[in-house]
Amino acid sequence: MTDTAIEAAGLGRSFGGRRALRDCTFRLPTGRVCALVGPNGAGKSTLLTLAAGLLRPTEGTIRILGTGPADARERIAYVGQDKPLFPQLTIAETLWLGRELNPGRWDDTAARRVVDAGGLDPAARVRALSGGQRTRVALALALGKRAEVLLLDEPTADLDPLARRQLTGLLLADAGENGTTVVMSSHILPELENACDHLVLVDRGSVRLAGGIDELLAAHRLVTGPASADLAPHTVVESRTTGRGLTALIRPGGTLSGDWQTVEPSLEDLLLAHLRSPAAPALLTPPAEATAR
Ligand SMILES: Nc1ncnc2c1ncn2[C@@H]1O[C@H](COP(=O)(O)OP(=O)(O)OP(=O)(O)O)[C@@H](O)[C@H]1O
Repeated sequence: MTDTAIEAAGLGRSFGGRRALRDCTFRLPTGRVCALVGPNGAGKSTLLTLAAGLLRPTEGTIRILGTGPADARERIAYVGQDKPLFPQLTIAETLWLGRELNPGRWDDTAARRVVDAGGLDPAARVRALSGGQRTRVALALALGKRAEVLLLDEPTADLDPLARRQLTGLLLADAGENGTTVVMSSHILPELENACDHLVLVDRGSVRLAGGIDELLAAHRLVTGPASADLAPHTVVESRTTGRGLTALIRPGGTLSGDWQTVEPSLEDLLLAHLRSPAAPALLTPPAEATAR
C-alpha cells in the first residue's frame, strides 16, 4: 500500500522538439480531489495522458500508486476530452462492455446511478446522444470501473449547470465513500473551489503551485498599504499601484508591519496573480513535495 497516488520527478514531454511539459516534480497523496488548472495549452492534458500511460515521458518519470502507469492501468480510469465511446452500441451495451472489460472490479450500481440520474434511456444508442449525455456515459464507465485514481480532463465542460452540479456531487460522494483519488482539469474556478482540496497549477509546461488548497491559500496574503511601504522581506508574487496605494499578493517572509492591511486571498486571487506573473517563484506545500530521483 502506498499513500502516494501520483509522483512526478523531473517529468517532461516534447512534441517534435517543442516542450509541452518540463521539469515537473510534485506528489499527490491518495484520497485527494485535485484540481488541475492552467491556461489553454499549459500542458494539463499532456500531464493527464502521461499519468494514464497513454503517452510516454521524454524526460523524467511519473509513478501512479507506486508503480509505472502501464502497470497501474487496471487501477486508473481516464476520461479524455474526446470521450471515445462506440457510437453503434446502446447505453446498456456500453455498460455491459465495461463489466466485461473489468472483471472482478465492475460496480454496476455506481455506473447505473450516473446514467439514471440523467434520465437516459438504457436502450438509446450512443450515436443519438448529445455531447453532455455522452459525457455522462463516459463518467458512468469511469465510476463503474471502481478505479483507485480517476483522471478526468475537463469532465464537466459540456454539461449544463444543473447536470454539472449533479454529476460533480455524485462523483465526489462516490470518491469520498471509496477513498478514490480524483484529478480533474477545469477552467471553471468556482466549481473547483467547492469540489477540490488539492491544487496543481500548470503554466507554460511548468508546475507553478502544488499542494493542499488550504495550505496554499494560508501561505499567501493579499496586502494593501501606502505606495511607499516596503515589501522587501517578503516574496512578492504580484504588486500593483492603485488609487488605494499598493496592492500585492505576497508570501510573507516574516511579520508584516502595521502599515499593511492583510487578508487571505481567494483561490481566484491566487491563481490569477500567479498567471499574470510568470516569473514568480513556484511553491509546493509539504504534501506535494516530491523527492527528485
Ligand atoms: N499530440 C501532440 N502533438 C503536438 N503538440 C501537442 C500534442 N499534444 C499537445 N501538444 C502541445 O502541447 C502543449 C500543451 O497542450 P495540452 O493539450 O496539454 O494543453 P492543455 O493545458 O490541456 O490546454 P487546454 O486547456 O486548451 O485543453 C500545446 O502547445 C499543444 O499544442
